[in-house]
Amino acid sequence: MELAVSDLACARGGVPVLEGVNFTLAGGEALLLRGPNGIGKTTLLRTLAGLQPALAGSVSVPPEAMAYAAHADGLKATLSVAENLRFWARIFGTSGIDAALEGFNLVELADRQAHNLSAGQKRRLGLARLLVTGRPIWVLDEPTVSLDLASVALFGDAVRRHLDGGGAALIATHIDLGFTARELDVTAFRAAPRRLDAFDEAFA
Ligand SMILES: Nc1ncnc2c1ncn2[C@@H]1O[C@H](COP(=O)(O)OP(=O)(O)OP(=O)(O)O)[C@@H](O)[C@H]1O
Repeated sequence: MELAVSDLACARGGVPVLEGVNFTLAGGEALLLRGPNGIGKTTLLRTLAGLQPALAGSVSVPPEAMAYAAHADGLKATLSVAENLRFWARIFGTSGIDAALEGFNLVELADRQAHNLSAGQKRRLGLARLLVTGRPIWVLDEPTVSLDLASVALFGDAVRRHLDGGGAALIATHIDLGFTARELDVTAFRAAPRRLDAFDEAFA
């Protein structure tokens, strides 16, 4: 499955941030989104994941083919680690959480309630959720925040396995993830400054 993004424009808070975004992402490939703070990486990922409408352009793959993981880990605080994963597996119609527990070093934490996890452990659980979605395209926003070096390596391994299985990953990150991948600096797509709901004197 190839993700093709064509002439996409997206806005945040009524202000266009990126326009004319073009790229493709094939199965087996990762693409790292680069660019300075505030340029619009999160906005682009949210738009691709279907959390907000695009201003213009097209995306060849529906949001249902994507698993989105953002700053908030989306965890159920009172459920245990294993219960969280089983919950998401049911939501996504998959079964089996062992690979997710093992892949993110969560086996010993399986019975701990999510609200008792450390920040890095919560992030590991949020990322382990990707493995139970069964979705081919991972859309990840700063996935390594709060992770120690060992956990960043676990994450890199999980991405590599996903790519080896024919999946794809689009990752906004400021750090070196320990694997080589194509990079796209979205600064090239910065939108011209204007507001969408600009005051129109003709109707005043
Ligand atoms: N609710 C909002 N209303 C107005 N502007 C917003 C809103 N949310 C975000 N923005 C602005 O939209 C722009 C794009 O933000 P976005 O979070 O997409 O950037 P980013 O590239 O992901 O940044 P970072 O690297 O810091 O995570 C920023 O200038 C930000 O201040």
